[in-house]
Amino acid sequence: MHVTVLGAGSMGHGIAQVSAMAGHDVVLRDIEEEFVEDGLEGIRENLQGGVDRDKVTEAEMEEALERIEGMTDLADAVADADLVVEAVPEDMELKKDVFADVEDAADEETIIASNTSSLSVTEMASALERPKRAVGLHFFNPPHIMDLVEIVIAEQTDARTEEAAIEYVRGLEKEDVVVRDTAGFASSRLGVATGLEAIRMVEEGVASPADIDEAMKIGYGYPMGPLELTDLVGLDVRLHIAEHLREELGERFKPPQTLRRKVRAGKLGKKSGEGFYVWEDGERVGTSGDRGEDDD
Ligand SMILES: NC(=O)c1ccc[n+]([C@@H]2O[C@H](COP(=O)([O-])OP(=O)(O)OC[C@H]3O[C@@H](n4cnc5c(N)ncnc54)[C@H](O)[C@@H]3O)[C@@H](O)[C@H]2O)c1
Repeated sequence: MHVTVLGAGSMGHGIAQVSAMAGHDVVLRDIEEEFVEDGLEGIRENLQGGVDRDKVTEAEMEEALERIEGMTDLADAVADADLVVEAVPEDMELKKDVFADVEDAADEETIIASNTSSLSVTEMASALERPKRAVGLHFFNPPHIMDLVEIVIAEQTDARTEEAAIEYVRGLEKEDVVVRDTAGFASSRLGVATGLEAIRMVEEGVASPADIDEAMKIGYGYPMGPLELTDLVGLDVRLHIAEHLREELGERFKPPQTLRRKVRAGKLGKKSGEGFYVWEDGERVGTSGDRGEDDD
């Protein structure tokens, strides 16, 4: 199959990599040559890491790299595509423009997928003349490590598109869950709900962040506690998603004041060095010293 990935950033280059490793011919497209090169370099590094850990052979790495072509021209990039996966920034107007531009340049049978983590695929599909070929393919970060892909079925998605999406995901040796196009799909909705409640518990002084996280890891078998995960995802990203879920699903997703306050203070989690924990050189070295406040 010919797979075209639009956007060579954090997610796009990973989706291109797993597609090439599954034997597809891949085009990776970004708006500037420099971004395409960075994406291709990211793939090389990931695969070399796999070779170093004996997960990937040298031959598999070389073959996968040969199957990936980078480019900046959209029409060329999608001309032969059976499947296009967009991984451009999380902005509805941009994604609708990208969907419409792909439709203008691609075959009428080409499936057009979005890797959005929170936006409505139904709304994106409304930008198409033939919206039945639209679907969400929500990969997790980083795509070459994370096994789950949520297949998001828009109002307009037809059975052929759904089946093709399932076949593609299984061909990548990933696990698929099929979800209706609703805010937060399955994963973000529950993950954010747990994260917000954990923040409220810190505010109420129920326990320290470390103890709340340990309780969920040891008591409930979570691989990572909800507060540590919030630090990894980024407090700004979590706040943005919570605001979207509050708008769509109601007050139960109201962001706690502590989350807003930390974001205003630039305490964004691991990437800024402090969130609910303190981070140094990518390692957790302590707990953030500031106190929670009551919700407004
Ligand atoms: N980062 C994550 O953890 C994560 C996880 C799951 C899903 N997502 C979703 O994946 C999508 C991409 O996120 P990301 O973190 O990879 O973003 P990113 O900012 O790392 O990469 C986006 C890339 O898209 C490029 N781009 C912008 N306009 C473009 C266009 N018209 N055509 C082609 N490329 C274009 C940018 O130059 C950039 O390289 C978003 O919808 C996001 O919500 C992100």
